[in-house]
Amino acid sequence: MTAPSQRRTRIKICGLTREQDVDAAVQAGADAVGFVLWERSPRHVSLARAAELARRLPPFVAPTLLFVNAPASDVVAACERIPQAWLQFHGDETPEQCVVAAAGRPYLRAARIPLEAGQGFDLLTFASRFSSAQGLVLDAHVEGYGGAGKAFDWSRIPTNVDAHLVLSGGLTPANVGDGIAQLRPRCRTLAVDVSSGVESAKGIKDAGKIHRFVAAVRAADELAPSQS
Ligand SMILES: O=C(O)c1ccccc1NCC(=O)[C@H](O)[C@H](O)COP(=O)(O)O
Repeated sequence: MTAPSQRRTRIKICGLTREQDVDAAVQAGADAVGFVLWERSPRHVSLARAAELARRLPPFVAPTLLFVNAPASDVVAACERIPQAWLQFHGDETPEQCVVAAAGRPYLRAARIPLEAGQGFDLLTFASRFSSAQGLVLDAHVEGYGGAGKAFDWSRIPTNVDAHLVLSGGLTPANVGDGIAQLRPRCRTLAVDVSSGVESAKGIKDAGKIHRFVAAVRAADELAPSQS
């Protein structure tokens, strides 16, 4: 018999830029929200703006700061400004760079999975290299590093990845249930992360889509068998 807590998929809504979208994510029941600090993203927010938006969050909803190849000094400065933040490294950072920049904080590392099979990405090796990460965000390998709304083939995720996994890349209210059903039996803990699939335009979230996404995750939690 599965304990209910084992079935609860954590949810992060990423790429927020507006107060009403932060509020919609919280009201829908998201566990975390993401702010993209990479200047080349269409969803980029300044650190000051991220701090302003993060102040709206109630206890136990985690702000997550997303970096792409940022200098460690920028990450440290961001943590001083938003001390409750989680860190997500979504570029080409090495394990050593992540550890130095995170300076003892838990961090997530994006694993950018090729859209086509046979392109030489080994998730088991990647997980072993990034054993210092709190979790791996499984995203599609796309130009521009992420947030492209593209899904990779979830059936290629091996069953024995020694890491907490966050499924992302091209998730929508329509497909997230299938993603959870495929991944949950194969991994230790599952969370999901969405940006494009709950937007009306880049950086502009749609409250209805956020609510439908969260409802679809909760429906899948009721159906999916336990990973244990
Ligand atoms: O959102 C961006 O513009 C972005 C830019 C550079 C690296 C990562 C980026 N976003 C990542 C995310 O928003 C999520 O963590 C996630 O991968 C979901 O993306 P999506 O496929 O749009 O749902």
